[in-house]
Amino acid sequence: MSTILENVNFPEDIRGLNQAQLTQLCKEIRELIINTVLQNGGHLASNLGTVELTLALHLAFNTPKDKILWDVGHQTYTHKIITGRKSEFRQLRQNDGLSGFPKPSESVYDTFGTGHASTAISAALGVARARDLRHEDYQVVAVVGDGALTGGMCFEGMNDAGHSKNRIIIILNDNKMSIAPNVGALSTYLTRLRADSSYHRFKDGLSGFLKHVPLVGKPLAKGLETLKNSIKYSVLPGALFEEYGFQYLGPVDGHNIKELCKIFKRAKTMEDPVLIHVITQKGRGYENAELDPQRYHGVAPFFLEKKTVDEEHALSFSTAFGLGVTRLAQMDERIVAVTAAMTDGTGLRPFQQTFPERFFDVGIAEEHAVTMAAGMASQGLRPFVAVYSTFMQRAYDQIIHDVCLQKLPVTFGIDRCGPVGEDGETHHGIFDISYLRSMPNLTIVSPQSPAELMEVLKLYDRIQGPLAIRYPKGYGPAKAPAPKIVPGRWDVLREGADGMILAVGQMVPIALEAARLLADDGYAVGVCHARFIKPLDEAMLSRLINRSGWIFTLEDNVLAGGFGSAVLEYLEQRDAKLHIQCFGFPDTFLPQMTIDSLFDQYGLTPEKLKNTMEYYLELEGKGICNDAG
Ligand SMILES: Cc1ncc(C[n+]2csc(CCOP(=O)(O)OP(=O)(O)O)c2C)c(N)n1
Ligand SMILES: CC(=O)[C@@H](O)[C@H](O)COP(=O)(O)O
Ligand SMILES: [Mg+2]
Repeated sequence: MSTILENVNFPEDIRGLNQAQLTQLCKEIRELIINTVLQNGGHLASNLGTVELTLALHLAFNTPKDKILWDVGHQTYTHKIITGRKSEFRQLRQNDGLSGFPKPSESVYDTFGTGHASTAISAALGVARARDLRHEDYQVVAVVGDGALTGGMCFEGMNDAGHSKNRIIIILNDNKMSIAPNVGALSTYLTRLRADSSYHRFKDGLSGFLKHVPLVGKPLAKGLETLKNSIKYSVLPGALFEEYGFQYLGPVDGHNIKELCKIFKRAKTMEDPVLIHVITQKGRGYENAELDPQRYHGVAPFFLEKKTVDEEHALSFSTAFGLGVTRLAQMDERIVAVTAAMTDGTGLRPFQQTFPERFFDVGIAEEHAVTMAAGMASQGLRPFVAVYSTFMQRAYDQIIHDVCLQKLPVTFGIDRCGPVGEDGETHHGIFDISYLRSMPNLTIVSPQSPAELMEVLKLYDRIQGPLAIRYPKGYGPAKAPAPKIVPGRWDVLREGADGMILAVGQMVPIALEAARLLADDGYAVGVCHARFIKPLDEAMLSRLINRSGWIFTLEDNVLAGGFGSAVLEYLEQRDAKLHIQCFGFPDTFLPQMTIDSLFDQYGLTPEKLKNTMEYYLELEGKGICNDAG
């Protein structure tokens, strides 16, 4: 049976469809999204909520000449399907397949690359300014979720745009949800705007009607505008945005294509920046996701969900972090926990349930999270701030200026370190060692298992000053012998006369396996768990300098500025003549693929490491590297 979607490949294919056909098309698009995401994993609920909105955007605007910029970009599946990528959609988030986020290299319809939140308004203003400087004529539209709008950059962008009056249109996609229910004063404000919609419709209707009454109509409509200004603080919906210099339109039902097109066409005629408040339902059209949009925000491929968990992989690092901090908080009432809209992802839900008054979800505001925690620490509290490695990039200055410089006792849970898989290049946490290592006063620890993470957390009260604990996306044994952790000291886990692998965090088990394989081939290579990335265990390093054999460093970070660099800097200062080789990720953005495939592709599996290390060990055997590595 032929379907509507079969004949839709580009926006022009939907422009001639009638209402019934559009409704049917939405249904078919939802089926394709659901089937693909359950198979491949992805952001289900957000995409199901934006099907009609996306069609209306491509109906009302002349894309790709008119430019749409998506905030976060995790809600762009319909956009991809109707902009020439339908046949590749089944490879969504797969190795070499479509990205789950907008990518200009993928399509001219993707104006701007994203993955992190709250960038669309600033980027849209940049695009609009480029247009205006070149005297070109097209529309620029930023689509921003209510969650993303909690990020400070949005207000920096609105502040600039509302003042300069460059023509941009912001679509506020309000579904009351970030990943979890949205939080904060802004969210409360949006709820009030939704409730006030009847007043707004009345005002719009009356104004429109009066304009058509001969002679008296226009002056009266103008009078209504003046009245609007005088009463706006008490009743006018959208006053906040209007004060920022935007015309506020809406709220409008984001699942009614006809209404959406009407309001978009009206916005196109306006000279000022416009914000259109669109109400959508996250998870729309898939009952499970409608009932529990939080669970269906991002889903794993269904076959992974069904996989039974064995003892070896029973606990995720994030869960261990959350449980560990909750346990510590039971004994120390100074402990508070902070998240930037990632309560579940960072494992902090048990903390929030146990200590609601000591738990702070600040919205998608990593910079604020860090400085706010610094303020708490300055008054004697002991904040634990859990943020993904990739999102913490935003708070670089706040960690330096507000925490490290003042040596405040803030503990950072840097989650999702190393490759994260199918979210791809915007999300891999491969830069944190490099950006954290340069900060004075900061101690950086990388536990090798969830069980060890729980132990490492206790350092919060033993180390003077800030502490960053970095750990990966993944699982490990729930129970393991608790290692004795001495601040600043590394552990030799295996001895070996031919060389020593200095490994950090999740690379330790990989190093142990590589060493075992090397032993099978007759090489005795040891493994040292370099638990403290900063400060380095200099006592251990000076012992190693005095032995023969290779030093291999192994990390889940880029090599540039990483752990291996730190070891090289140390050795260089001591003029040590050693054979040293560093293993980690090269100077590139890693593509999207499973974590295992990424380790494999970059030669970081036990088997591949064994082969490369063997090559170096053989060089030494042949006397090729007598003086230096
Ligand atoms: C800087 C940053 N912090 C956190 C995230 C993780 N994150 C991705 S989507 C999302 C919620 C976004 O909510 P909203 O913008 O309302 O979109 P919705 O999913 O509701 O459509 C969060 C917190 C991110 N992508 N970027
Ligand atoms: C779009 C986004 O940034 C988040 O939804 C992210 O995909 C979450 O990652 P995890 O699934 O690892 O929590
Ligand atoms: Mg939302």
